[in-house]
Amino acid sequence: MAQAINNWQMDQKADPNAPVPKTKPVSTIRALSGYMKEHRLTFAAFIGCTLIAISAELLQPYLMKIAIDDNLLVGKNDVRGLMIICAIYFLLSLISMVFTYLQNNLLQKAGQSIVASIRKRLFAHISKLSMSYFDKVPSGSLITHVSSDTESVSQFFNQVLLSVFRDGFTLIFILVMMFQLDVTLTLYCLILLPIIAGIAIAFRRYMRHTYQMARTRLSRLVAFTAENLSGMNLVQAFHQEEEQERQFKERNDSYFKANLREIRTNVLFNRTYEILNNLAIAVVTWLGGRAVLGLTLEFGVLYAFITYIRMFFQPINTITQQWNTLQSASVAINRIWGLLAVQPEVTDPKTPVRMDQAKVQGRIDFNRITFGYGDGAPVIRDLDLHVKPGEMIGIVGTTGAGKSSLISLLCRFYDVQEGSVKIDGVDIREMAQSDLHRIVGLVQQEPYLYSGTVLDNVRLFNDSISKERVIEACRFIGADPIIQGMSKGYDTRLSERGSGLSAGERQLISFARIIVFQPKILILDEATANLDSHTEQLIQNALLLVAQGRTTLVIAHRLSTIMGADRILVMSKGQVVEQGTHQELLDSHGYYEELYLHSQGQKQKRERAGAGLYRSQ
Ligand SMILES: Nc1ncnc2c1ncn2[C@@H]1O[C@H](COP(=O)(O)OP(=O)(O)OP(=O)(O)O)[C@@H](O)[C@H]1O
Repeated sequence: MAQAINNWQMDQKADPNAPVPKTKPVSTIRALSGYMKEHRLTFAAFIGCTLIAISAELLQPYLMKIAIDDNLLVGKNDVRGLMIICAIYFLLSLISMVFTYLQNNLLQKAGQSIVASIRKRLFAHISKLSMSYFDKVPSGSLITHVSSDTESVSQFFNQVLLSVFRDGFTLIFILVMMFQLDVTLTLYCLILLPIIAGIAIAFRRYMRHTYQMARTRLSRLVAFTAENLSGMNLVQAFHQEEEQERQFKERNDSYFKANLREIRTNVLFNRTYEILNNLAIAVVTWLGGRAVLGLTLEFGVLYAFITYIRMFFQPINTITQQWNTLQSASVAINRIWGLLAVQPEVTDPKTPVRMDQAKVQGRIDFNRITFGYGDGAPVIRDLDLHVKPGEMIGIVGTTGAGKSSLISLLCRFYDVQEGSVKIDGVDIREMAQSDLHRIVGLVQQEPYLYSGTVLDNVRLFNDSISKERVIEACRFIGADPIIQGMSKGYDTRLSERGSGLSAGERQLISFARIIVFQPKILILDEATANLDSHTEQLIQNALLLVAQGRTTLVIAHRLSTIMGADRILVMSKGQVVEQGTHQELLDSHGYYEELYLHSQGQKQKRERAGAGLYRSQ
């Protein structure tokens, strides 16, 4: 139920053309290739800039070799030639800097816009999933998908792709230059390659394990934090702070340990690498130095060679370091694509029956419906209920009787397992959900308010609805004086979920939404919170006004709300056990009468206690 208004809004906001994945991706590149194709020109420009930047940078040691061997050591005293070499050296630095800047910018532009599209697609997809999915998956883990998982994809572009191209080209370029300078020395250096590869592979395997462990523990921590924040009022009300802190500490410690292990492995890997690099330099200096002393190698060549060797190890190191990030991106992408592959259980038919909101009468038929959550036992059994257009129905019953489930079925948050739910004779499974949610309006027990102004909350950020219309709606239901009394009237910003407003005020704002959006059927899950008698009366009046000309179903927690209803249903164990008007039900001396007498007792108690206006935390 809590998602209803959100869904209502999503129907109006989500992008219906967002692409839907057809197959599960097997690799990061394959998963992203469709997106990357859209930016192929930018990627081509990125590769071009990378090649220019690297060439400029790697020509510098060769230039030094020319300066040493062809100028300094041959005693030419060619000052002009030396100046030209130095100028070219500086120019190469400038070229390298400019193209490195361009290369980074181009990659970021393409990468970030891909990540933004994935985020948008993910959000649109999640908002279309059925309630049965949200029953199973905690919201914290969905937040992780949208935030940290897409961030990992972003790192794939920032780090992995950048490194693969930049460092990959650098390696190839250096090898070419080294072979060009001295084949024997290069071959000696290459002997080290299998050792480097062996060490890198061993570390990779280990790092993959430590990385996944850290990610899983981080997800648990984020999910726990998100759930705690959304339920903070409960945590405080039940003095669960210490217990929650203990659980948080446990998760935090376990993430800390996994993180530490990952960092230690990384450091060990880097240091081992450095030693190998120094070993290679020592070998080259020893072999090359002897050749220089024996006059079989020019000093400039040895200088350039040592410089290239230094440069050679760095990109290998960087590329292998990207393994971590690639792993993270790959895990994240698989999770994102896994989520994108989840199909909503409740779907629109291929050719929906179009419903003209203005022409809908509001007749509702629950035709012998049976429904249970997941594989569980039915919570509604063979229920047959027919509601006339414009009728006002009150629904009461014990807790867990199936009242909210019945309403969820009318909103098509779930599909019935047997029977059918029809509006004006059309099975709601044959309608587009967007049409259905325009016909059926819902005021929840805990009305959901967005961070935004009162105005935004009434018109659900739909700017085509004028402020005047919103004010008119609020005046109609009697909420206008309350809103005018707020610091900035209709432009007062409401904090998250409307905290700071009373339950009654939040309900009034939801009523105003109904007047603005004009659904033909109204469902009201009445607030259970204690309202003072003035607010209760205000809500009562507003309800009668909102219900005018609409078929209205009210799940009542206070019988006073529905005493005037055309029909009252008493539900128990998924079935309607009594129905009739207030008086008829009292006269039949059944369960309703018991409820009524009980509520009268409660009312008197409340009046004696003089309960104040309930304010949410
Ligand atoms: N999302 C869900 N997943 C599984 N079972 C559920 C779910 N929602 C409700 N139920 C179960 O279905 C039964 C009917 O619940 P429902 O919320 O419809 O009752 P209700 O009459 O509205 O109760 P209340 O007055 O306490 O809100 C209960 O046994 C409840 O535990």
